[in-house]
Amino acid sequence: MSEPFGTRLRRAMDERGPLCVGIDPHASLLADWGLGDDVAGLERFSRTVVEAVADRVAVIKPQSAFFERFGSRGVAVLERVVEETRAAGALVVMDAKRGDIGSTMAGYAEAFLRKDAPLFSDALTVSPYLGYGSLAPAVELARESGTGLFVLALTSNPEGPEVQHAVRADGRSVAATVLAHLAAENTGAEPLGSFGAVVGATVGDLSSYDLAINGPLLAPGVGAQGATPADLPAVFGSAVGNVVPNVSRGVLRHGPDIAALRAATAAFAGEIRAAVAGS
Ligand SMILES: O=C(O)c1cc(=O)[nH]c(=O)n1[C@@H]1O[C@H](COP(=O)(O)O)[C@@H](O)[C@H]1O
Repeated sequence: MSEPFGTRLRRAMDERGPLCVGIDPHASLLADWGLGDDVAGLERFSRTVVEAVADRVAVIKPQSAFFERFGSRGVAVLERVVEETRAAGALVVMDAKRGDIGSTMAGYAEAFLRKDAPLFSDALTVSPYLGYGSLAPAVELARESGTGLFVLALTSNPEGPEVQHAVRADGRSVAATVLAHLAAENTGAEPLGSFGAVVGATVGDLSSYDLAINGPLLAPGVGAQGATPADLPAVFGSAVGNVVPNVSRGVLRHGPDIAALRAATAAFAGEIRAAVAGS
């Protein structure tokens, strides 16, 4: 059986630090880089980011939306990004935020978590808002293939709370329920479970939530959305050691110069290391 994602992630975080760099080829960034808003521009952009940082960060998170926008040729670029990233030693978290009824979810799981799939990734972002149980086929395949999931719990966008903070009949919020399911998935896993939560670095006070899920916490929102590495200890408290902070535009805006992309990545990585160490 393959080594579980959580084990591989913990090792990568220990060796390279916890930073995740997101590859989000927005049309505006392609223009800023002097590239066309076309497949050639997409390919140049994303492969430049891989060349600049995939040999030094623990995780790369390609945002599938910006590749899918170009149809099958964009998806072909995404396949190469996945392959080159893994070859450079970083783990790939595919940000496709899939979620559907269980029988269809099985198809999405096959697309990203089955070993011989063209988009086989180390982990996939998924939405539990068709009911956590609808994700069961993805959980099952992830266990088999040594991959992981990042399940949306408390997202960084301002619209999230209307769903995620909703309180159920038993008095527990929807997001707390998602976190409890993840803690159950990760029971007994060492050194870290493979079933993570997405918890935005922008969400503010989390003291009423139990983040001790024995799994990773993917934290987007650092950089362009306003959170800083220094905010992480206050937001995540004693769970900060399991946080994988994602920075996309905060790094990408420094391209296309490879040295500048590396310098921005190193600056975020250093600030994150200092914030986590000082907490
Ligand atoms: O799952 C995610 O990664 C995600 C969840 C969330 O709550 N908020 C959020 O911003 N994201 C993603 O994280 C990235 C953030 O990008 P920047 O704001 O440019 O750093 C984008 O790819 C978003 O789709």
